[in-house]
This record gives sequence, structure tokens and C-alpha cells, in this order.
Amino acid sequence: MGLCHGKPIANPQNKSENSPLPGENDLVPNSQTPKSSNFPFYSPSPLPSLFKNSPAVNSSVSSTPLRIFKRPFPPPSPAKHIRALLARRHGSVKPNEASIPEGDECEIALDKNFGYSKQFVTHYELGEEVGRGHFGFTCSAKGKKGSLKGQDVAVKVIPKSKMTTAIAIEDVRREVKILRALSGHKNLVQFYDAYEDDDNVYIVMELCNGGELLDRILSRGGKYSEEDARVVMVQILSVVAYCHLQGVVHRDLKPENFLFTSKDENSPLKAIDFGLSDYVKPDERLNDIVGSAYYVAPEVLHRSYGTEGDMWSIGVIAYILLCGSRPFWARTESGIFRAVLKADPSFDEAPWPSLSPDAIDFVKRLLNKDYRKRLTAAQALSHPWLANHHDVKIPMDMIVYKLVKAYICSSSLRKSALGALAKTLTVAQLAYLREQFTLLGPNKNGFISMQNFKMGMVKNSTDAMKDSRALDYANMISSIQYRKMDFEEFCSAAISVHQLEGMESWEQHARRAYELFEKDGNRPIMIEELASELGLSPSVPVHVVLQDWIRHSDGKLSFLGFVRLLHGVSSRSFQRA
Ligand SMILES: Nc1ncnc2c1ncn2[C@@H]1O[C@H](COP(=O)(O)OP(=O)(O)OP(=O)(O)O)[C@@H](O)[C@H]1O
Ligand SMILES: [Ca+2]
Ligand SMILES: [Ca+2]
Repeated sequence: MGLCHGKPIANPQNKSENSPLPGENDLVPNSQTPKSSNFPFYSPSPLPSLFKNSPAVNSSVSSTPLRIFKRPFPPPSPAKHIRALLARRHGSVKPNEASIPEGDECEIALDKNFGYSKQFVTHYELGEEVGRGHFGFTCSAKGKKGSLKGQDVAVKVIPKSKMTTAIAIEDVRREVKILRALSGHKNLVQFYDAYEDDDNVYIVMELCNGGELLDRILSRGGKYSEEDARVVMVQILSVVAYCHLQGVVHRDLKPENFLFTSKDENSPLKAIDFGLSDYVKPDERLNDIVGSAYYVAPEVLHRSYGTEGDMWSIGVIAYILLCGSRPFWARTESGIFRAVLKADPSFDEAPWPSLSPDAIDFVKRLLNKDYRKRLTAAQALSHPWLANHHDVKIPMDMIVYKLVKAYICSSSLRKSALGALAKTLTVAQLAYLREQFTLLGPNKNGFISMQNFKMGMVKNSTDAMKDSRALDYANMISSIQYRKMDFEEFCSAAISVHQLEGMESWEQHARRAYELFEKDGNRPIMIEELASELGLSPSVPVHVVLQDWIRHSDGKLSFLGFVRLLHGVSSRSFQRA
């Protein structure tokens, strides 16, 4: 793997460091933008000359490059959406066009009726613009009647003229639906209502006056102290854990999409912009390439991803908060993608050596390129770097449902291997599992039944959970016939072998577990039986490999075979052996 040194975001005046700087404003290709010959994306266009000398403009997008002049540290993210995403949502983006193409002939066939109230102007007085994105602009407004009379709100205005494809229309519909369903979490912007008229859709929500997280990073000279970064991370993880449990993946997590409610130093942080969010079933993978280049996960670029993609983006945010540099940097979009796929972010340069080992471990475990080894949001909240933070409340983790389901379907031999592994867990690792077990509501004798898995979800249910089918998944698990589980068996069931494998201490865990398994779990096994345990067809080359996994002296599992068994049925794990 190559090594990618995190790049402080360079000042556009400093030509040697960034020429050209990919700017937020260069969303649309212009005539100077060459099409990459061997990567299926356009490279970002140079910083428009307009912004090199012009005065401040009152909008988020257009003001970002100007902030570079005012502050000692340039912005950590001119985070544009990935071009392929824009092309799909706004129609094809041609290199010579100076703006997103407005809809023309295909627009006629598109149904732009959303079924929202048409009474926006009778309910709200629109005020000044407070922010702007690629899909719409946001204004402050005052309620004229009803429960919001006299109250200041924010209104995201999305012009229907920009909805030039069915996907773009569907995105808006889903944004409103998801925002409406998820509203209520303290770190998620409160949704009030949606309206429409012939020209626009209006999303009315709580007004956040404290500016974007990006601005606050900049105002602190590019980085946060560990303690301040913790405060931010706990809030981000808390709302993302909530979304993931509801079966919603945000897909555009970046510092621009978190707003502070007020200018106060201790103001709460709110997630906004669910414009690219989608539902994802626990056992489903999404495939459209969506997000912003600096924050996009490797598996998103490989077109097969779930909620773990958001966790990567949070890793990128954490990296930026702690050191003020981007972990994956290049001058072109395809260069950024190559870095995301191949390069390891640097933890050698200042300030990393002076940061706590827990902070470094935390970031590394989010920026693991193998999504199966990445922490979930609930696990990240339980990580030692955050675990003792006063505001941490660990929510139910969907991964527990998936792991328990796989465990129950496993053979008794694999169950006993997992049991041995669970006995090697540290106090900190057990704390997360204890938390999850408690959330499932064990009875007074300390047992949970399969019905508890349904209850554990229903307690947290919103409409989004129904739409995403996450609730159906819990129902399916609760209908499985299986004995009541105590905490010890729950640990064997909910342990993630992949995640343990992603830790530096994995070898010790595995060796110790094998010793325990040798004492009371290992037994002679036939090649055919092992092949079926691992879901392999007993073809000749398979047999050759399997011989290494069985000890010749007594026919029992070798260490290698034990580790394979821990991973369970997976042809992929065999191929990688
Ligand atoms: N509730 C709010 N309170 C105050 N400002 C807001 C609010 N919601 C959005 N904004 C401002 O408007 C900007 C654009 O909003 P948003 O990110 O939802 O739009 P978008 O068109 O989807 O943007 P993007 O290009 O990132 O996809 C935000 O970056 C922020 O500055
Ligand atoms: Ca945004
Ligand atoms: Ca958006």
C-alpha cells in the first residue's frame, strides 16, 4: 500500500502547495476540465478565478474560498459532490458546460407534484439567505400563524427547475420523508413541515444560527484539542448511530453538514442535509456512488456498501478535527479516489505523535479500508477514547442482530470456537457487549429470549425504521426458535471476528482462544465435514487447502482451521486464505 501524507488545505495564494485547488465552487466542469483518460470520473476543475480576489459573499458555497484569505488555516474541505453523482441526478454533465444543465425535453414527462401543502406564503415570511448548496438555498423565515407564529425558522428552498431527472425528484421526496421520520433526536435538525408551489419545494426546519462545523474548525486555526474533538465526535456518533438503527444511511457526512444551533462555545451540533440519504436493509448493499470526494469510503467506490460508509466519513472528519489535514488528498477527483482506495493516511507527522494512543486507535479503526473491520457508531461511542465522556449514551447496535442471526445458524463446533474467543475479550470490549445485552432487557435471572430482539427495536422505532424494513428484520430474528441466552452465550453470539481481526491484539486473542478451544472444544473432523462447515464445495483444490486446516496427528482443527471456522461460512474468506 502506498503512503499518503495528510495535506493541510493549502492557501490558494500559495501556488506551490495547491495549483489548482479543487474548490467548492467548481462543482460543474468547465472548459478547462480535462476528462480523465483512465478513470471513469472527471477531475475537479481549477478554483474559479472569480474567487481569487473578490470580496465576501453571503453564502456558504461562494464564501468558502474567501475564508482562506481571512484565516490562517485554509478550509479542510472544499467538499464537492462526486461528479458521477451529479451527472446522474442532474442529467449528463458535459465538460464544456458552465453550469448544471437545466431540464429541457425530458422535464415534460417528469411529475414534480409532491403532495405537500401549497400554503407556504400564508404560513411564513421569508427572510434573508443563510446558506447555499448545490441543490438549493436556505433562508431564515418567520412563522406567521399556527404553533410557529413569531418563531424564526430555516427554509431550504429547492427549485423544481433543478430537478431535471427522476432520481433528483426522488431524492427530494426521500429527503423530506427521512427528515420527517427521524426528527426528534437532539443532534438532528428539527423538521417542521414541507410545502411546494409551481417553482419550489420548501423544507421548513429549526434555524441553526451557530454556523457550520467547518467554520468552527477554521476559526480554531484548523484543528481541535482532543477534548473538544471528543465533544463533537460524541454528538456526531450519537445521531449517526440513531440513523443507522433506523435503517437510514446519510451518505454525505462532512463538516459542512453539521450546524451549531447558536454561536455559543457549548452549542449543540445538529446533522442536516439528508438530500443523499437512503434506506438500507440490514442484509442489503447499496451500489450507487454517492457522497463528497474527500469523505467517500472505498467500498462506495466499489459500489457495494451499507452503513459502514458513513463510519468512514466520520473517520475522515475525526482525522481533520485532530490534525487539521485531510487524510486522503490529491489535486484531482480521480487522484482523491486513488488515495482513498490505496493510500494509508499518515499518523507519523505532527501532531499525531503527541496525541493519545486512544485517539489514534479510534481514528485508525474508522479509517480501516475493510468495512467489516470498521467500528459501528455504537461501538465507536464505546471506544476507550470516548467511553468515559459524560454525554455518551450507547444505543442499540444493528450489527448485534446480524451477528446473533449468523451465530444461531452456525454449527455447534463454530459456536464453541466463538465461545472460546469471547473468553479472551478485555474488560473494555465486554463493556460494549454488556451495554447491548442490557438494552435487550434480560429477565431477572439474566436471560434474554429471541422476543427481546424485537422489543429492543420496537422501543426505538420511528417511521423510518418501518420504511427501511429494519423492523421486519428484528421480527424475523425474534421468530427464530432458539433457547434463552445468558450473557456468556450472548458474548459468543455478538462477538465480531472481523472487527477483532482489525485490532493489533488480534493474534493474541486468536492464540489464547485456540488454547481454550483445544481444552474443551476441539475434536477430530473430516475434510468433507470441514468443507461443509465452511460452505465450500469439496472440489480437489479445496481439499488440498483444507488439509492444512486439519492437524495430521489427531485429525483435529489446526490453528489455521480454527481461525477459518471463526469466520464461518464464506467463500470469500476461503479465496483470501
Ligand atoms: N436548519 C438550518 N439552519 C441554518 N442554516 C442552514 C440550515 N439548513 C441548511 N442551512 C445552510 O444552508 C446550506 C445548504 O443546505 P444543505 O446542505 O441542506 O443544501 P444542499 O443544497 O443539499 O447542499 P449540498 O450541496 O451540500 O448537497 C448549509 O450548508 C447551511 O449553511
Ligand atoms: Ca450540504
Ligand atoms: Ca445535499
